[in-house]
Amino acid sequence: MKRAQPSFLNAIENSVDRRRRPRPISRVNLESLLTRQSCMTLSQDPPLPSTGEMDEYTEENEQYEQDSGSSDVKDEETVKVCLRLRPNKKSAPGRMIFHVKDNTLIVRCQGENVSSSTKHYTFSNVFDDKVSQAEVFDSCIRPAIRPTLGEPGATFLTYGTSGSGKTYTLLGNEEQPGIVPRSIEQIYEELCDNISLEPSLKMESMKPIPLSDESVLDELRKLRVIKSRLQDTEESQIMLSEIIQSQHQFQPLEMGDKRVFIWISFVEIYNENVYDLLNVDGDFGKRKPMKVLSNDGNAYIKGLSTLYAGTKTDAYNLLQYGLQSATYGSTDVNSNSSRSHSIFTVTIITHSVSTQRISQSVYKFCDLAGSERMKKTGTMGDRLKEAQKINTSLLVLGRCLETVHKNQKAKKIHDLVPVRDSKLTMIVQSALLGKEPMTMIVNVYPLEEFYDETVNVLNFSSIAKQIIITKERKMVKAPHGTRYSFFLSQAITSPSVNSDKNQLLMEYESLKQENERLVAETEQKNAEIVCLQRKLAIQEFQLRNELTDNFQQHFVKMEESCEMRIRCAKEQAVILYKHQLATLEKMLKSKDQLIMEMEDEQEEYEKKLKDYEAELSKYQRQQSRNRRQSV
Ligand SMILES: Nc1ncnc2c1ncn2[C@@H]1O[C@H](COP(=O)(O)OP(=O)(O)OP(=O)(O)O)[C@@H](O)[C@H]1O
Repeated sequence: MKRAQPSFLNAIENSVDRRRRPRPISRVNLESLLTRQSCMTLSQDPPLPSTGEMDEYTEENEQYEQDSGSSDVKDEETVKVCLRLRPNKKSAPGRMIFHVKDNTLIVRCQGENVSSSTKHYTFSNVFDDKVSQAEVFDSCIRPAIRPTLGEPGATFLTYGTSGSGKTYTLLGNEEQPGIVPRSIEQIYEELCDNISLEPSLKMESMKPIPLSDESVLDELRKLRVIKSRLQDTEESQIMLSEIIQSQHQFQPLEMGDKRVFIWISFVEIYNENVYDLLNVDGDFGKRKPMKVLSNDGNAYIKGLSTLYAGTKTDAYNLLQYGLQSATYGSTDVNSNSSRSHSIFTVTIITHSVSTQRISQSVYKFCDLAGSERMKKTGTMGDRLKEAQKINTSLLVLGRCLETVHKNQKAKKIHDLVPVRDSKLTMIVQSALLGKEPMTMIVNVYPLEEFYDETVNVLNFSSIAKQIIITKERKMVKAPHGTRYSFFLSQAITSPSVNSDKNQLLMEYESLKQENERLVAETEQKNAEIVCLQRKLAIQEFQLRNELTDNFQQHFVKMEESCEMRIRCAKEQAVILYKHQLATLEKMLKSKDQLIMEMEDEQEEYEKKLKDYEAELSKYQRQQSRNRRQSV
């Protein structure tokens, strides 16, 4: 029979069907698995009570077969998978009982009408609900942050259902800071005096670039903008620092002449779109999806804002600004933290002044979206799309881990790890391809109502836990130049594994059916879309015709109205001219009259003048006659 690949999305409760219930088997703990270069999840059934009722769990009931193993893989880096239980305030135990013993989580469950079963999940570390944030950091994160050793960096992921404590583990709160603020403290306290305050060296598209004076000023300007957009956070940052430093002893490292440059970026992946959370120059709160590119197995995001954090305060400010942008963005695209993945990246560039050697270590902190199944998140519209995208990226992450595990079992590069199938796996590909260590903290909220999800999460993490990534020196070069890890482990085949596989086969079938249903639904929706598109095209054509008619009618009316207005204006002008002409004619007539009257008067005066002249000459003649007579 063809064996199914393990699936983590659709677990079926194994107590439902006796045939699928795991068979009793001796348990192997994590240490032994690691030393035998393999690891597995074991299922175990306790002897069934004849009544079908479940016994109370007691440690004495358990029979462990400790495997001594050899220590021939001590120098190997592994994918670390740690489990953390969230405190459960609800006292009723329900049908699930969780018990932690060393590095194993023992889950005992009972159904109403079925017999009980017990499963054992081994991890690198198992933290019960009483573990402190400091303990989680010290055992899972602190040893992996070693920038001075020229290591490539590390990827840290928190995985689990919504509300299981992923963000709490990663960020924590003001009294209980999480692994990100603790890592910031560690980095800045250990590298302290060697950190350059001037952002003069940057990585761009995976290459070191010395920055010009203008670029340095621009980087400092961006930090000032970010600071101005944050509320006064200095006091709370100081308190956070004090809390962390009271719980850990960080010593400055001997760095010689090395100068250190620390750059930070922060992205969110929502609906398979990558958004920049530190974009200072764009509109605050408005986001554009970005492209993820790959260069020799290392991913980089085109145009991503990577800002300089020369001090601890800058790093805290950038973290806070990114979280603030995510909150603004969430109202913009209707996302929230549970439905998106976020990745906070700290890049440490080390420049040795004497040797001129430059190395970089990249630390990625990933808060993954809640791993709920679609049935629970609802299957309508945006929510369906969202759930599909979240599940796609987590499914691809699971597939990548499965492929790595398969290659590991086959002791050769059998299949390519499908890191390019989702944005999340593209971004964390260097960890998935074995170039750097990966630590996954699996968060579980041990509540009755999350039973199915919790089983899925545990199945998923069991796949991750079966992987051992060898150190760089054991890498082999693939023909096309991409580097892959050569995995040396060999899985232990046991009846319980077969039993698990049968169960997983059923889960796979059920997932397949769900997939088929969704494909059919998608096809139907596509047909509806085509039909709607046709209707839309017809409506558009009718609308265009109506619009053309309307425009024509409008133009005709406008022409008529213009003509009318011109006619009126003409008539008014004619009337005006007529009136003016008549007035002028009248004035002309009266002038003619006046001239005639004046001519008459002139004639009269001329006549009178002639008369006077005649009289004058008569008078003059009389006078001369008189003068002669007197003489
Ligand atoms: N170990 C813990 N100790 C105390 N409180 C915890 C612990 N883990 C989680 N919580 C609390 O549980 C609540 C939910 O946790 P958190 O927001 O971290 O869940 P989450 O998995 O990130 O959820 P989501 O996927 O919705 O973002 C928070 O109020 C947090 O303080």
